[in-house]
Amino acid sequence: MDAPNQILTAAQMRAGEERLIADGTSVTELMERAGRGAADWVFRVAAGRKVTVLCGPGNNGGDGYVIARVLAERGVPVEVVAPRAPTTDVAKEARKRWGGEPVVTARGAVLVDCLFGTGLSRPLSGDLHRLLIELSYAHNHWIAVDLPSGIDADSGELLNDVLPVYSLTLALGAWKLAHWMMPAQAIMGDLRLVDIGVEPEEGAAGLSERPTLFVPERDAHKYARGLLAVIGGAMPGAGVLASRAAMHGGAGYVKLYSDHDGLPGVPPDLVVAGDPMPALATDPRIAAVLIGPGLGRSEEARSVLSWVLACDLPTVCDADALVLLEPEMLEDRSAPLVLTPHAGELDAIGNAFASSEPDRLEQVTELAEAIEGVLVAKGPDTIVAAPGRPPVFMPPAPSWLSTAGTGDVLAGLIASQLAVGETSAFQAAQNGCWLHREAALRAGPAFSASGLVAQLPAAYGAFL
Ligand SMILES: NC(=O)C1=CN([C@@H]2O[C@H](COP(=O)(O)OP(=O)(O)OC[C@H]3O[C@@H](n4cnc5c(N)ncnc54)[C@H](O)[C@@H]3O)[C@@H](O)[C@H]2O)[C@@H](O)CC1
Ligand SMILES: Nc1ncnc2c1ncn2[C@@H]1O[C@H](COP(=O)(O)OP(=O)(O)O)[C@@H](O)[C@H]1O
Ligand SMILES: [K+]
Repeated sequence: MDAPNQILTAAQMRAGEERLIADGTSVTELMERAGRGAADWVFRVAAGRKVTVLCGPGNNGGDGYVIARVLAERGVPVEVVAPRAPTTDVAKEARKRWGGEPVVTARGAVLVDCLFGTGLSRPLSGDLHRLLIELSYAHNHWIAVDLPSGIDADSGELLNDVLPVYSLTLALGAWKLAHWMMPAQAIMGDLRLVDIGVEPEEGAAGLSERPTLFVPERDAHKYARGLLAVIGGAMPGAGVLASRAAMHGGAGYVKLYSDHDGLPGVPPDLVVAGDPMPALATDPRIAAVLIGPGLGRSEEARSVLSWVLACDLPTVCDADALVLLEPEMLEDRSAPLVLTPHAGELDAIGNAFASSEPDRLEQVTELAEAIEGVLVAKGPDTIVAAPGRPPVFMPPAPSWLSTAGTGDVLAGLIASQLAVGETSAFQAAQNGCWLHREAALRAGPAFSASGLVAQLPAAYGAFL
């Protein structure tokens, strides 16, 4: 993972900093780099208006004194509120170099929160919490340095119930997990990274990189681009929706297997066939299978799932298939597998595979190992995990996606990318998520799942 894309735990961040220090960079120099880098952003946001820097007792507060000094040198009116004296040597030194006198409270245009960063280990005490909220009301722009104060850097939990919502968060040296994990992600505002020279950390999680998608070869034909089999079920609409999405997700041919009379909303260019069993068992042109959307949870659905998985084709399991899944069904498989659970379905998989890990990222990583496949843990902070490699976070997508049927669209897209067969299943899953997000960005507010599908060709175009 490139350094600018890596996402670190607080401990990994400390290790990265310690390596820089061992290689001869002083802590003071690191704080100077962090403070100066952050001050550049604050300077631009302030545009000459009054800035208040709230400094805490640790090194996050130390960064704040550097920011205050640099802004003052550049002619910006700046005041410092410091409810606790600095406790670390570097922060004491930074305060000395700033050389000013803190005030008890302040008003202004821009509040710079340097109360706590990665060192916060418990909720803000009553006085500090009140001060932070009071200062947030007394300013119109809110910048968090490294992290908003009051959140846990590793879990993204809010340690205090009410916290300000920031307009900008400046991550120092590297992203921390909380920058990309809910609920903290929702209060970050825009995110910018300040480089202080931290190197890539072995095994660190990362941000998914924007992909370039496949264009059919000059001599391509529909089978060469990948034939995707979508297995229908008791609720046929979901399979149709997933198929319609898959038709715009890269695959050359999408076939929906359903014996339902009068399928709703089938476009003329979607091929519908009856029993999938003969084809899956014998047709070598089938490049991938999608099962789950609208499958139902009956005994019959369970045996169809079991049979489809036993065919050992590259497979995406979504929705009902995730609830019906049992470890034995995966035992003899070697073909790529992608599971796309939302939070409730992730719990069901956790139960089936006896994983009680409470931390979401740990659980997703553990389950990817257990299923020996790719896990796409969907939601406002989607994580994609695969065995033997660090997980990646997808960039936040519009919350308008929280509407029925968008999960079917995502499953169709991932399955389509899997059928194309140009990348690993891990990358196919990320490609599907990128397409899904891009279509949502283009669909505007209050779209339906069909509205999302309508944006897919243009969304695909954004990755060529
Ligand atoms: N260590 C380094 O080399 C660098 C650190 N930097 C900054 O340093 C920050 C981390 O600094 P620290 O480890 O000093 O931690 P913080 O400044 O985040 O917290 C300071 C200390 O406060 C105490 N504390 C924790 N929770 C508290 C609470 N609720 N109420 C009162 N006190 C509490 C803890 O002892 C903690 O270590 C980073 O987020 C970043 O801003 C940057 O300057 C870059 C270089
Ligand atoms: N608040 C949100 N912000 C961003 N994306 C969301 C949000 N809520 C849901 N999504 C996305 O929308 C999709 C919903 O999928 P799912 O819950 O399976 O819905 P359905 O079963 O109705 O199709 C997932 O891709 C999920 O990541
Ligand atoms: K902070």
